[in-house]
Amino acid sequence: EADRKECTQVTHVHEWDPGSVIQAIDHYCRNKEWAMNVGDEKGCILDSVVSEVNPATVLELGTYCGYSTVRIARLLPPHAKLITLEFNPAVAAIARQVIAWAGLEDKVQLVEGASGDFIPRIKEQFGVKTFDLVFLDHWKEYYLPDTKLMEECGLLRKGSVLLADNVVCPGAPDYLEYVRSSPRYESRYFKSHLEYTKVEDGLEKSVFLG
Ligand SMILES: Cc1cc(C(=O)N2CCN(C)CC2)sc1-c1cc(O)c2nc[nH]c(=O)c2c1
Ligand SMILES: [Mg+2]
Repeated sequence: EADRKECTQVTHVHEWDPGSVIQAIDHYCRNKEWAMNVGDEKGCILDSVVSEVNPATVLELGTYCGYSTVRIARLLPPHAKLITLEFNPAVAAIARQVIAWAGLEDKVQLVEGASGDFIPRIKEQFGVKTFDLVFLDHWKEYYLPDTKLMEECGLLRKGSVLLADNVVCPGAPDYLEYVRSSPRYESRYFKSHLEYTKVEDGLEKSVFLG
């Protein structure tokens, strides 16, 4: 509960103010129309993991409207880079505006495409060796195949952190089974609720052991 309190700010939407962008989206989705942003409650957990990892390189799978992109990018150190991948061009266009309004374009590279096609190209196309943090929030069916693909492409190093949204609702049972049983991961579940609801959901944090 304490986390939630310290995480909530009361501001209006100002340009260059990521906090007000986050606040505005949460207010709208809680009071007007539900949408599948990670939300304020799970967002606080995301914030604490980002702050703990203090990543120089971040991969986000599933941008949607850019809510979690802004949450992550606002906490990154000066020269850190966040690459975010979105399959749906319509929402990608919205995310670009949200990211720009928050004044975070310099830290964010939004790419449109399918994760299966994109992941094998990251090294040569973006000059990234490995990711310090990966936020999986695209589609539950792809969590496991994309994780195996990132391993195969050498995008994870000893200590890389995977953080997966929706492991309970909608649920990613095959992914959970894999990261919780594999000797190559140290996995932990952060119990929370589906964004803007009382339904249980949570984030799974899995550290790659190399
Ligand atoms: C679309 C959807 C519907 C859900 C649900 O149970 N609902 C009942 C309760 N009512 C209120 C909302 C709707 S949960 C969910 C969802 C939530 C995420 O965070 C997602 N993240 C990434 N990619 C997804 O496809 C994704 C889907
Ligand atoms: Mg989600």
